[in-house]
Amino acid sequence: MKPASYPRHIDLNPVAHVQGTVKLPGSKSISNRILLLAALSRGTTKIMDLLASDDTLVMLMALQQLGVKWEQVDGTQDYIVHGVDGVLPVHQADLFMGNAGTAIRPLTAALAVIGGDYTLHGVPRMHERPIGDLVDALNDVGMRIEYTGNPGYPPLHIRRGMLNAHRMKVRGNVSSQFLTALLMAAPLMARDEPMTIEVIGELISKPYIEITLNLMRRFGVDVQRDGWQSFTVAAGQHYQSPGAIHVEGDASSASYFLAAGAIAGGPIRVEGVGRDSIQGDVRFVEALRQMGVTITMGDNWIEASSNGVLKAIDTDFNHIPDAAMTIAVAALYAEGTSVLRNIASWRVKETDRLAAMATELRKLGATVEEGADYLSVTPPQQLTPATIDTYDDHRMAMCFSLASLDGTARRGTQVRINDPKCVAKTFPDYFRVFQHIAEQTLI
Ligand SMILES: O=C(O)C1=C[C@@H](OP(=O)(O)O)[C@@H](O)[C@H](O)C1
Ligand SMILES: C=C(OP(=O)(O)O)C(=O)O
Repeated sequence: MKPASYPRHIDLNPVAHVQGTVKLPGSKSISNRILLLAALSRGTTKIMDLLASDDTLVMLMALQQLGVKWEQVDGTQDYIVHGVDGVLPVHQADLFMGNAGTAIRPLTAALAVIGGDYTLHGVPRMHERPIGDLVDALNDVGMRIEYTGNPGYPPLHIRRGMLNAHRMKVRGNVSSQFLTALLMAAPLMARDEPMTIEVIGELISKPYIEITLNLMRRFGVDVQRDGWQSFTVAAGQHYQSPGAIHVEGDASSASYFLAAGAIAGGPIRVEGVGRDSIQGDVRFVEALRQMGVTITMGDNWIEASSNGVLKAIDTDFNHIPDAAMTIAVAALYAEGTSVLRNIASWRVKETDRLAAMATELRKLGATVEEGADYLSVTPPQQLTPATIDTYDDHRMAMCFSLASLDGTARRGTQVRINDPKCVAKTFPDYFRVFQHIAEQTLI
């Protein structure tokens, strides 16, 4: 999904004011869940407004290799997926997962349970992102997954196992995607007896589990839960196509534009997420409100405008780790020191985001303290022009574009964003849209 036109770097000049309306691309988390659920279902599903991105492309291509039939409707982002009712036509495949956590984790669980001869691998960074807790949970109940590289990390080789228990345990403190993966595969393990998944220790990124449960319900599977401790899928439930299903706009992608409105005047309106959203990242607006930003919301839109100087905040961001990166850059425009807490999961994402964020914020003149699981950001009097490295991390590229905006407390600066094509992971068109709000035209 890398637009051919992406240069080696993008230079952003200081921008005095932003204003406008942005129609958001589809949610990555919802797109990849729906693709897998539609594939595993009975019946045909029409998916509307699927995200076009690297992460969704790897899921689409993997499903195709596995024999799941799908079609794109007339060059739109609508897709028709022909469900296989839990029985994959292809038993042997070598699947490229890029750097998509939302593809490799759920597919690992589903393929292990269905059984076959499958290998899953990705970009070099994918092979540094942990998957051991998920593999342990599955192998403990009779699945057969082996590491072909370093233990605990992809690549993986999946064979045919034999389910030998109806209670499984998974650790939740490294990634919530392991629990999501097991939940989505659970109906395939609960053909004759219920399957219970117990969470060991702390569970991070909890709102993503709500997305999983919500979408499973829309595909006809109910999960009984005991808080965040255990989840049970009753026996005999099958995924059933809902017919048609719409993908909401991406709430994490919304954060860049809302922060732009918060920093540089606004109003900026994003369309595609609002009060009705099932994505936890809409709670990003709570952090903006704490910073003194004016937020208004409808069922399907959110608007942000600046209300003067931003206030520094000291907040736990465990529930919104992705959108929290946007706050780290918005903190450059606050009065005083902001602290982002409980974000240790940043270390195992597209890059070590705690280290990368600290390094790049310092280039702009900020004083940054990088803790094991927190970041504190004290802005300089004036931002220093900087060349920002992006570490093949889409969110580094997107959130540092904000440093070009003029805020109330301090002016924006000249920013060079290196390797901007990494935004293709979730938002190939990001810089074009950003340019439009800077020029205050409607998208
Ligand atoms: O389930 C999901 O869709 C996601 C869960 C989060 O990961 P962790 O649970 O690893 O924090 C998030 O960072 C990621 O972008 C998407
Ligand atoms: C952590 C992210 O992605 P992934 O789904 O690959 O975990 C992200 O998009 O910020």
